[in-house]
Amino acid sequence: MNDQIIFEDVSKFYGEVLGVNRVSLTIPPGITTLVGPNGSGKTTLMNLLTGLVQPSSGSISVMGLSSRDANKFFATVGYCTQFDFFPRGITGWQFLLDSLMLHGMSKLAAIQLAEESLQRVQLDKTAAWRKIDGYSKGMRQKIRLAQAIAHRPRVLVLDEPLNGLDPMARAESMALFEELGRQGIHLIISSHILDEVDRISDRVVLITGGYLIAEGNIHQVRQEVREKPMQVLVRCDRPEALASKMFAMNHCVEARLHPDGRGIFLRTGDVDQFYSILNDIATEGTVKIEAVAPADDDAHAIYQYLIGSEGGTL
Ligand SMILES: Nc1ncnc2c1ncn2[C@@H]1O[C@H](COP(=O)(O)OP(=O)(O)OP(=O)(O)O)[C@@H](O)[C@H]1O
Repeated sequence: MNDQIIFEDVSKFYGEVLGVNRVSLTIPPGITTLVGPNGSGKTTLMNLLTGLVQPSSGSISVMGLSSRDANKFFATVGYCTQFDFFPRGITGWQFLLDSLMLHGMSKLAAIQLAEESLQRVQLDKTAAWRKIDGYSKGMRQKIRLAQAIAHRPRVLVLDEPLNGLDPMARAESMALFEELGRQGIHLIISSHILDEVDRISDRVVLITGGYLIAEGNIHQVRQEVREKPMQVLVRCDRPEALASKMFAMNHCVEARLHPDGRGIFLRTGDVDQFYSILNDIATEGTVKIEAVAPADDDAHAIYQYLIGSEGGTL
């Protein structure tokens, strides 16, 4: 069975306004995070993927289905949009049952699936029986997530699911995403919380101004920008001495002392040469080197490299 999501040369224009332009992308199962500043086209990509909007040109195939095949799409995809809106006065339980019955389930099947999804998002049943109007932000997120996964979709799309959650609710959500990713579904998340992105994602898709600028495993993406200066943290006993040696050999373009004084961040344009010289210095023994690690092998740094800015609200 086809288990890929494939965008082929997809563009979406809203009248004159560009949503996304000429995106070609293949998404295998696992967790994929869309990263980009406000207005970069993440929601447009998600709306295209879930069949909510149709491409102006190009084609999209989700597990072998065309986005024009609305009924099958509806069954295959779960979508949690960024809109925190519920019918007034509805309970969490009723919200789940109604949406399952919209999928054509019998009441009995809907009850079973609703119970299962409540367990998966760890929302207890007494809370589900209460009106959503009285829920906390975290509980509202949970019930929306429960609704999106209740019909057991193979593709789950979550627009900014961590937005506004307190640290506890965020950690719980992340654990759930990891669990869903392990179960082999396609989980596509957009997030501004970049320090968390690389921890849970199998791959990232970087998008700006409607253009896809890089995609892949976060380390592969880092590789793509390898020619750009890279920052390395060297833990050692004499950071200043190390920096002056590195500058003297022309393999360092910037140095910044670690706040605790027991290490230095060095930026280099030639990582291989840099490591080779560092080895020589370690062997010499004039500086005692304790640890060396890339200091910016994360999405935020990569993003800055790629688009040369902080990227709006990132
Ligand atoms: N329905 C619409 N009508 C007109 N323009 C739209 C519409 N939806 C999105 N756009 C425009 O398309 C571009 C991409 O927007 P999109 O919402 O996809 O970005 P985003 O990355 O999800 O942003 P955000 O993080 O703010 O939600 C923006 O210029 C936006 O103004």
